[in-house]
Amino acid sequence: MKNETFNTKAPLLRNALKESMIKLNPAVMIRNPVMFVVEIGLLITLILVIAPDVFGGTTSRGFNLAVALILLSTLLFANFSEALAEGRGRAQADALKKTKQDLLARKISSSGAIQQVHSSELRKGDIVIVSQGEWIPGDGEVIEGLASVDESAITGESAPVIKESGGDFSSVTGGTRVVSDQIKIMMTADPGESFLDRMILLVEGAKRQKTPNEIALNTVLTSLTLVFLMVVITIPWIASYVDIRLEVPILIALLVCLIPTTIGGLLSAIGIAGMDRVTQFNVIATSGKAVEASGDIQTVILDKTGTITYGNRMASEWIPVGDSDEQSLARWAGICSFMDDTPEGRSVLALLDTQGIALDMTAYKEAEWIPFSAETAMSGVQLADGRSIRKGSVQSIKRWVLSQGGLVPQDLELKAEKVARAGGTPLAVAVDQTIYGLIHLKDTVKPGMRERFEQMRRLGIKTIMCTGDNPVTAATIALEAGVDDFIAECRPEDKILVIRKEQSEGKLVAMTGDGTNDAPALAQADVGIAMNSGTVAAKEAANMIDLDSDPSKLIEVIAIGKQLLMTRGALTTFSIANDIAKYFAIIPAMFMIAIPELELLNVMRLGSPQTAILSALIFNAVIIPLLIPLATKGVAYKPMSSSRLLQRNLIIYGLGGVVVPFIGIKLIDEIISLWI
Ligand SMILES: Nc1ncnc2c1ncn2[C@@H]1O[C@H](COP(=O)(O)OP(=O)(O)OP(=O)(O)O)[C@@H](O)[C@H]1O
Ligand SMILES: [K+]
Ligand SMILES: [Mg+2]
Repeated sequence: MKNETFNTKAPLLRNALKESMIKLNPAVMIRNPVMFVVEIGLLITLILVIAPDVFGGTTSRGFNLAVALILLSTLLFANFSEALAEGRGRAQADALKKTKQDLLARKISSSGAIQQVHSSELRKGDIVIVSQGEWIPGDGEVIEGLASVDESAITGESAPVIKESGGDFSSVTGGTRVVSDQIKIMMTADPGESFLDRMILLVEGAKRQKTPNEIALNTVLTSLTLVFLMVVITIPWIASYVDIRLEVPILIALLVCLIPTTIGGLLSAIGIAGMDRVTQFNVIATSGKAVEASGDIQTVILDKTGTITYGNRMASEWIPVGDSDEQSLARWAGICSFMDDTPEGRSVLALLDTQGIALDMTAYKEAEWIPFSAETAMSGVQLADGRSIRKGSVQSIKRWVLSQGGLVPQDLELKAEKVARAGGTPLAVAVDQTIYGLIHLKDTVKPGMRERFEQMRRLGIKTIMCTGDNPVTAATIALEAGVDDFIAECRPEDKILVIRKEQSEGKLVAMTGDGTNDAPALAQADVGIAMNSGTVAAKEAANMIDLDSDPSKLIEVIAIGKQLLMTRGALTTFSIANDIAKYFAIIPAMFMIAIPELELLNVMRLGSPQTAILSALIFNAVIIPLLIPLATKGVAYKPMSSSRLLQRNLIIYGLGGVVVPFIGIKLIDEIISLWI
């Protein structure tokens, strides 16, 4: 979605202006109680423009009109900030829609005949065939073949990616294009429910809901507003005891200046912009809640294969054990991998191929194939003659052989450890009671991982690698990648337990993964990021999808989340600190109008009581558009501990919030005093 057309600003601004007017509708406004109070103030002031003395007041029609116009601007500015943020999301959605057209697909009917249909007619479970140059008609899973696919329409990444049946790289997305070879795909989504459809809905903000944090802050702001409302209502009542008459438009001005209009006006823009920043980073978040949660993450769980390492584990060497030799080990490894659709299984056949070893499989037609399961950490075959062949993790093969009364060769452990110490995965191969040896599966740690985990450590985040692999391989890779902790021989349900344990200590947990066996854990985590290259199940379970399939991007997502929370906090602090200055401008002015002798109250040396009130009100309005860039881009963010960040922000935005309005109000007062 790195699409340059988003930069066409003029229509975006024009639309936002129009939206700002539409959002004045009180039925819409009431969802933002702070601004709704401003709107009621506007209505009362408008009445006072028409009939200045309905409440027996003495302020001039011109002054009332000025107050009304400033209040209207305040509302429009607040609406504008929200409309602008929403507009950006919509522009992205439009760009996505362009990639979504009705396509022609070749559907394979139950009889095996190929039939041309529109992509909109395809249903979940339908099977299509897609060849070189053709578009993939919808979301699905490759069930046969291997092809390179251009996903640039979705990811913006121009290099094609390999998609193949079995394993963790089998899911394909509608609207992407096959650039070589041919694949058979089973559809996994009905029309209108595809990944792209959901993405469009999300970025359009059609489904945007307030996050729990936003709701909580909104409650605080509403309560503050009610408190100030009470205060302002009781002031004239108290004043009347000392025979001071306070004017209604001035009380309204005071109220609007005191209630948190700055944060009230910018709150939803901050949230929308946060999600937007994640999207521009090529990560799709299914909820604003997930983005916020990422800002508070304390533990990150990663799987090893495909996340920390490249995940293209390749058989690279035969290591016979006991009395067996390389020749027979290679043969049994090949036989039991013949129907193994995983990348590991295929790499075994590929190694045989490069070594020129041909297998005659005709003898094994009647065999019963046992596919790999993460649960057993084995795969294999049951031959018709009764023999049973397995390959799998050394632990599981040892257990399997022992359970049949077999023996474990003495040199197995040592040889397996040697492979593991090099960071490889040893797969043991056994036939009935005999272990023949090991297959050395090689994998490489992705570059830059160490620096990434170091950055996370500085943020106070703990990284844990959970892998199905053996403890020695796990330790080697953990050390090389620089994670804080690792858990080996992890079954899918163990990953969930790890997450639950961290959560029970009150921590928010993020997890990245790509495999079907990661799906339950992705769902359990507070932030689950699935790799776009991963399986459909993983993507369904996660609440974020990384289109670039780069797990190290988690750190940027965390940064965006932190920035979102900080921006909201900073602007809330600023908004409330502002009140002090406005209070000093308005309260003295209010009493000076009633008792002109109180001139000494004019601490800010403002032109006149009227200009003082108008200046404070104007400042209160213009600060909203002035802060839109900060609200949408987020406050400057440097990785440091949360407490130091909080301290820093209190100084900048708390102190700034007190000082800036004094200067601003004084300046505005100087300017308008020239006219009045
Ligand atoms: N095709 C296969 N046939 C037999 N055994 C396999 C096969 N693929 C992997 N294994 C073994 O099963 C173990 C567990 O696999 P699993 O996919 O659960 O975890 P993993 O891929 O090693 O780690 P991660 O959780 O980091 O992805 C592997 O470490 C390996 O020893
Ligand atoms: K205010
Ligand atoms: Mg795996």
